[in-house]
Amino acid sequence: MRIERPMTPNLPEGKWALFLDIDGTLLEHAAHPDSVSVSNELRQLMQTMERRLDGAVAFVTGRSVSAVDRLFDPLKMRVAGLYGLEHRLTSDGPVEAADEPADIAALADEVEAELGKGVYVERKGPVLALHTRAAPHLLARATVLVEKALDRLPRGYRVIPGNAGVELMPLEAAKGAAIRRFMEIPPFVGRRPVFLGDDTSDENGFETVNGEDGISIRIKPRGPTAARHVIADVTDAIAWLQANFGDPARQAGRDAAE
Ligand SMILES: O=P(O)(O)OC[C@H]1O[C@H](O[C@H]2O[C@H](CO)[C@@H](O)[C@H](O)[C@H]2O)[C@H](O)[C@@H](O)[C@@H]1O
Repeated sequence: MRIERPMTPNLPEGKWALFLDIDGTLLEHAAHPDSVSVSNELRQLMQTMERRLDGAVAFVTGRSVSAVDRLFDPLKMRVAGLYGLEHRLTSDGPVEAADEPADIAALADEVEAELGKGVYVERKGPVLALHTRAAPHLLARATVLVEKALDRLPRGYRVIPGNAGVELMPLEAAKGAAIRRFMEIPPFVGRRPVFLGDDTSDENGFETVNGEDGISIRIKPRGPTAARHVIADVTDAIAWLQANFGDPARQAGRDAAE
């Protein structure tokens, strides 16, 4: 389906707050969640953007904060992890985390036994991700299994399609709420939010940002989206960030070389 969206604009100078999804936005998807790696160039860009935006930069991701720290090591950023069930509101502050309901661990064991080794069951405390990239034919079965489990979980849960998989998460896990949480506190408060994401779970973040008169950008959209702008792929997303929030001297060098 062809999607008509305006080209993502270059942003005027102003007080922006930047929220970034990770997988599929800053990093190309890989065969396994642990096979991705972060380049020094991306680490450097994150540091530059944090400096230029006076700290108003946060990851808003389905990964846990500890997984994000491992990826970006030694960098520590502000993060909403597990779709906002975890927060680190300052780069060197504590991580506020949600509890894991006991049933989720039992469910993970059952699903793993039922689906076999082709499906990677990522246990993220209160969130369960079933990765079917290596066995796409098992996606429908995996989805049915977690949907059937909804009734027996102790509090409200829902199922959201992932990229080559499916995730089961508490109702309160939502990227929009995670963004609002940051927007209430310095250095984010009073700024205009920009959010880049690529997935179904990012749609809720786009809606929140649209409501705040912000800039919502979906990377590589594959269907309808609430995002008001689109970017073709990860390479273009990084280039756009570089052009708008990166080191102006490096950008001038790039422009001269083209
Ligand atoms: O919110 P995000 O930062 O986009 O994180 C979403 C999920 O990303 C990871 O899974 C996805 O990326 C993997 C690496 O490319 C890929 O192998 C997998 O198929 C994708 O679904 C991560 O493992 C999940 O925990 C995140 O929720």
